[in-house]
Amino acid sequence: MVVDIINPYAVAVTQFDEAAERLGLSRSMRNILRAPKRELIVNFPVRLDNGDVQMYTGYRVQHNINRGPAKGGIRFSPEVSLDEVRALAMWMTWKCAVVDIPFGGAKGGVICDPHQMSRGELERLSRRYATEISILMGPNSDIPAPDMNTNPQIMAWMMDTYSMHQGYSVPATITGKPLAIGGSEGRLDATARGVQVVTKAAMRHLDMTPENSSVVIQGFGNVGGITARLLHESGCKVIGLSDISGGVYNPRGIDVPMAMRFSREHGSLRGLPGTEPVTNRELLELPCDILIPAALENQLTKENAGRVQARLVVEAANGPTNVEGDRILNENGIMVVPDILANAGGVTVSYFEWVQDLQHFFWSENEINQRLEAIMTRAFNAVMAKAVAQDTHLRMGAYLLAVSRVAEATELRGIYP
Ligand SMILES: NC(=O)C1=CN([C@@H]2O[C@H](COP(=O)(O)OP(=O)(O)OC[C@H]3O[C@@H](n4cnc5c(N)ncnc54)[C@H](O)[C@@H]3O)[C@@H](O)[C@H]2O)C=CC1
Ligand SMILES: O=C(O)CCC(=O)C(=O)O
Repeated sequence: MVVDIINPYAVAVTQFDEAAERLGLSRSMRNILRAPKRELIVNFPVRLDNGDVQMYTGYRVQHNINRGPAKGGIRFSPEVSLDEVRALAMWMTWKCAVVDIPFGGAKGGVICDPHQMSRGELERLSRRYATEISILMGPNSDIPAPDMNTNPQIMAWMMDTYSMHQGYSVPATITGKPLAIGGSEGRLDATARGVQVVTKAAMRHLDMTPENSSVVIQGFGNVGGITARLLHESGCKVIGLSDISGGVYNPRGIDVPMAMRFSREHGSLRGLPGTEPVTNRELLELPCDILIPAALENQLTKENAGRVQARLVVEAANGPTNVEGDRILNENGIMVVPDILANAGGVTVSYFEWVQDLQHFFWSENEINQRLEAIMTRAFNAVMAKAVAQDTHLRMGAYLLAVSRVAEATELRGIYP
């Protein structure tokens, strides 16, 4: 019986093991690269608006720091678990290596439901979590950033808290900040802009043109929403969108700017005029040319991957396809641009933000976007070349490139007994 792996950490380890096997890595090297370097679990109190004190659990995992300081976002969600954070940290290591920026991989998370919390409660939670993980944080050691349900304001509170403890401002200790306190032009759009670059590159490879391509996107937050806007601007026909409340569909095309306004005003896409409702499950199986999961892990599995109708899947989310889902998509000849390449635009502009903060010298949005496009295009071409040379799919191509870079750094630094 084929076991469908759903635990994200098990998915991440399986993906790594397959690449390590293909690269012929030694057993010692596999052991080193598989294991998370540091795992911090914190339980901390937060005073609620009604005067009660509630305990929260958070994590910060550094998977590997051989190529540079640990880097990766922070997620606030009721679904956060240690294994999820471990997987996300491992994917960050490979992601930074795929785009060849000098960072290792990390991720953090707090088990909470930010949608049920007031602004004051969220600020107290963010500040206390920053204090708890400040033993790892620092511009040379571990640099967090936004992820699901976190945003520039939360990064500002966390930077301020860290800086209070130091006695001076340390903007380079966190990225994704507002512009006024050392954020970078272009960071808010960066992940989606990177998704746009690799989507267009993959489309060229498949002889697809924007005007003849329909797109379905799951998730309408920072990544999914801006990806929808950018692909709409590129001339693609966006026919399906979704958020946590469900999906909306119009085979003739959705007016994305109108959808963004509607979602801002109503808090969700539900009831978007001119569309019919679909469930998030149905959304993934809609007839379309390009499917972009931009929400959660484990959305394409053996349960539904066989019914995906797209020619191209671009993984804007982290880990949206599990091992079995991936196998089915590959067997069906669907090109999958893997997460560690597709959504690397965010961390790439985070790298630019860090460099700018360290130098106290800031670049224009145009410069940022040009450098981002150059890095994403270079990475896409390198992954494609590796996949073609090794007669494999893009995920394996990306892993072969990334894992060999991290292994090389590890080897050069020396493996001590
Ligand atoms: N923000 C960033 O810079 C980066 C984010 N990512 C990944 O992109 C994905 C999305 O992150 P963000 O856009 O930043 O988060 P976000 O919090 O801004 O938006 C998440 C979106 O997903 C929707 N969603 C949540 N649960 C859902 C469900 N069950 N079905 C359908 N939609 C659902 C939400 O309603 C929201 O529209 C995550 O996997 C994240 O790890 C990857 C690289 C960078
Ligand atoms: O911008 C960053 O440092 C990391 C963003 C992130 O969490 C991700 O790429 O998954």
